[in-house]
Amino acid sequence: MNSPVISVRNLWKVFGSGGEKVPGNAGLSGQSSAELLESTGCVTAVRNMNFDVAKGEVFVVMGLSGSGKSTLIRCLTRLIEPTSGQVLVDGRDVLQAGTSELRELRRRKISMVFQHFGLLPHRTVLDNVSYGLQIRGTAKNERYTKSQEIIDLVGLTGYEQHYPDQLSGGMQQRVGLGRALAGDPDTILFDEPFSALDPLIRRDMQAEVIRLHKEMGKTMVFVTHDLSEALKLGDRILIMRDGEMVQMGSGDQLVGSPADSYIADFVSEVPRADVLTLKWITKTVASSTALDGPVLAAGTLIRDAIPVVMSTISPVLVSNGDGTILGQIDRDSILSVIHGSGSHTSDGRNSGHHISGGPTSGNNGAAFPAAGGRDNETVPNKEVPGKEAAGKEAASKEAVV
Ligand SMILES: Nc1ncnc2c1ncn2[C@@H]1O[C@H](COP(=O)(O)OP(=O)(O)OP(=O)(O)O)[C@@H](O)[C@H]1O
Repeated sequence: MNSPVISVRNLWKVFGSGGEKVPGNAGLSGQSSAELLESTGCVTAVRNMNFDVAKGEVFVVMGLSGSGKSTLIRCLTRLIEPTSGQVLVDGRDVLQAGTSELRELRRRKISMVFQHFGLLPHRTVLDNVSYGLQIRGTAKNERYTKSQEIIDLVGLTGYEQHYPDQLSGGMQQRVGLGRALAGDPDTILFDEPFSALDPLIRRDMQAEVIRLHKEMGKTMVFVTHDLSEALKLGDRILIMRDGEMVQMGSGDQLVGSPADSYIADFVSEVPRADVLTLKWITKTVASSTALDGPVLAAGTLIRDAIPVVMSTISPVLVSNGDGTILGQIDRDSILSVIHGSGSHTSDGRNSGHHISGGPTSGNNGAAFPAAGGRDNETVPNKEVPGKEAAGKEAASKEAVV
């Protein structure tokens, strides 16, 4: 992994009176969230979270409503004050930062795009985009020149003098994106930015984020409850449940090797041939296999290999980047993915979702011991109830930075 720009260590957010006593008290922190709610009235929104976000990565946090995603992402810049732990940004602990350091962090290093856009209604598109530069003290000419570039970049050329209520939802979110980009931050946090948009606009905006990421290479932390959005955007995905990390890994790791039945159910609708690559189904080359047949790269999506495999009766060889033959696949290996046969989650349930012999199981002569060197961390699950808990504190979710 590239050097981390954000490192989260032992992070807790416990809402409610006396919540600060929970992390450091073994008797309390050992309780499940349900028990804690019952015994103290506190809501454990983020529980002992640990992860790194690499420079240039798109890191997705996903989970069902109430799992703690928004709280977690807001703790990163202390829009919500964490209860305990560390959030290191470029090695500096945000929890130790004073007011001015925090202000600088939010203005220059980390911007946020909100679900409800967070635009200033009485300002034009140009003034909304340039707002961050204005409060930073950038001269008018310079901030308008810079903002115009950003407006062009996010596809709003010609709308500079429009007001937010004259724009569609998708366009308003482009303004939100423009505003986040204008200050040229290292990292952008997205809190369910597209969930209020209709599906077609949403797809456009996802493509826009992918394009901007390619062009600008910003680090992005993206919250969503939509698995297909997570798979589309995320280099890695952290799945939360009831404040805890259940699994963290690349999309293919979650789909090919779900940590438990919860994740398996989560990913059960994903067309696996669209997500998994050949490395998940590669087997050792049989002595009877002809070595002059077709060869496909291990990183090929199974979906894309189907026409080649179906066009020949002999096995197809699989090679790595330098041309070394790693193994073979055949029609049966493809069919096993499509039909979801032979499979166990790591909690032992036969789910039909784990690819037998895939990178983490290595139990059927598969040629790959590990998937692409990426993290795939899991933590044990606990049964805890949902979010029908204590009323929310007054913390505004749309705090304007
Ligand atoms: N200010 C607050 N005071 C008390 N409890 C809160 C507060 N904010 C959030 N919670 C609780 O913390 C838990 C996590 O909420 P959070 O909003 O972070 O979840 P989420 O995964 O972002 O959900 P959604 O997708 O619905 O926004 C929930 O049980 C929620 O009720």
